[in-house]
Amino acid sequence: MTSAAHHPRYSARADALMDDADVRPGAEDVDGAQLDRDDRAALRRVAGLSTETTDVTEVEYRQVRLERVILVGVWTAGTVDEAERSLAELAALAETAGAMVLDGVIQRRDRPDPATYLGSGKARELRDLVRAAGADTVVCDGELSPAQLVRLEQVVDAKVVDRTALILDVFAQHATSREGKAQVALAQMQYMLPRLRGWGQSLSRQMGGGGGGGGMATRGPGETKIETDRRRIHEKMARLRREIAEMRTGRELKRQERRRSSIPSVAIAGYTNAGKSSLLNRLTGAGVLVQNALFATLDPTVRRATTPAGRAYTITDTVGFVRHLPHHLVEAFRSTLEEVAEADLLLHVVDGSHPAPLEQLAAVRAVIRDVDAGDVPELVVVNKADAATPAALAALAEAEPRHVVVSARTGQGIDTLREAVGAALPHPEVQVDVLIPYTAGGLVARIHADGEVLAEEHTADGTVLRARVAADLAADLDGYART
Ligand SMILES: Nc1nc2c(ncn2[C@@H]2O[C@H](COP(=O)(O)OP(=O)(O)OP(=O)(O)O)[C@@H](O)[C@H]2O)c(=O)[nH]1
Ligand SMILES: [Mg+2]
Repeated sequence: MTSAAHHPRYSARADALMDDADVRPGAEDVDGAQLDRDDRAALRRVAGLSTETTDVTEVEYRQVRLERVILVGVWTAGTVDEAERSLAELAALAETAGAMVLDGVIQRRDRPDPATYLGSGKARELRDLVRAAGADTVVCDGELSPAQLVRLEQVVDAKVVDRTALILDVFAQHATSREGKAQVALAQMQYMLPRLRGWGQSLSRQMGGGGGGGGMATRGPGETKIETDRRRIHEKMARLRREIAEMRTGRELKRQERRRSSIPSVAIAGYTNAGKSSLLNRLTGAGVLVQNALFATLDPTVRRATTPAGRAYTITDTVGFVRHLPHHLVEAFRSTLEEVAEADLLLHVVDGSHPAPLEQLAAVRAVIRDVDAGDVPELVVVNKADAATPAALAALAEAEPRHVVVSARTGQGIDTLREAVGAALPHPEVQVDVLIPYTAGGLVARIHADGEVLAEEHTADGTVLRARVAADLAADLDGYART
């Protein structure tokens, strides 16, 4: 059933995410991003569930504070290239979480072993590898059942975390807003609940016979303690859900305000590290943190921008997506992702220099459908054109006929993108033909900002305008109609 394990190697200062530009200090500094990043690095140590943590959550939580790690994947389908890319992405995630990746192994298998994820022989090989490398944590490229985690930990005699826990950890480190933090904390608790050490009969029975090892898994607190912890976590989750619901109402109000003023909205979505924030900065000059790291952005940033014709719209940067985004996270971030569902236009940014951009497009679309944003018109923005090969760009052009090629770094294609956004925004519903006296110049400015000017002429009596505007502005213009 099993064949030889593949050992793609990752250097200690893993290069999964590095490109030369980012090695230069300050190369990616945009509008004070550096400061932002320093701030965040400083925050990192205290982030997490530090407020009111119970002992158990604390113990669980420290497990994903990764240090020297070895990555393991079970490769069930697809090509070896895909399997290795998946592990390379896991390496990038681990580094983003602050870990040092020592090695990575893949096992070919029909499906993960129900007991130990890897086959038992390979699991023992993994233990030797862990010892030889001096690793303290193993990261599995999948979501493991609570029992699998415990069993594999016993065999390899090191901490074992799965991809889901790792992504949750990265999110926890990156969330800065109150809402983002609450969303991540909720997802973490949901994940942790069935994984509290020593929980339930089945696990204690499993661990009872073994005796040896003496790892963390066997040091589970007593049943009563676990029960108390569980109840406390449930209470905390209920409180978080209430808080998130309240914050959502606040955002809903703001959104309604924007809708009333009928300013069209554009949402930027895309795979993590595709260059979404860089693009937002290019389009608006907003100083959003840009970083060669996964999930640099977790909180939606709303900015104002204008089309080349002068029409105003709002543009929102969103959390990046990744393959197999933990379901708990999608749920927790649903309210954030609703920004995408409510948008008039979706700019789907994809990294043209990535080895598998089509896979990324598909992964993002899966999440977009999951949050009911599948109906929003989509414009594919192929970014990093400066770093992409002509062949890769040609392949993307063929797969995605409706696309714009840009480089947020060099500015290439940005004007074309601005035009394309202008053309793709919904047209306001009412066409007006008005003569506005110069004394009411404010109305002219409003038509320019909120509507679409089709023709404009300055006459002795005032400004003659033919334009498309939203209903509320049309009502204000009632008295100026030309007959
Ligand atoms: N070569 C090149 N690199 C780019 C370009 N745009 C962005 N990058 C780099 O790609 C990395 C990620 O950029 P971000 O804008 O933070 O990406 P993001 O999609 O917002 O990422 P998350 O918020 O982490 O999901 C950074 O190192 C950028 O400097 C580009 O056009 N060309
Ligand atoms: Mg970002």
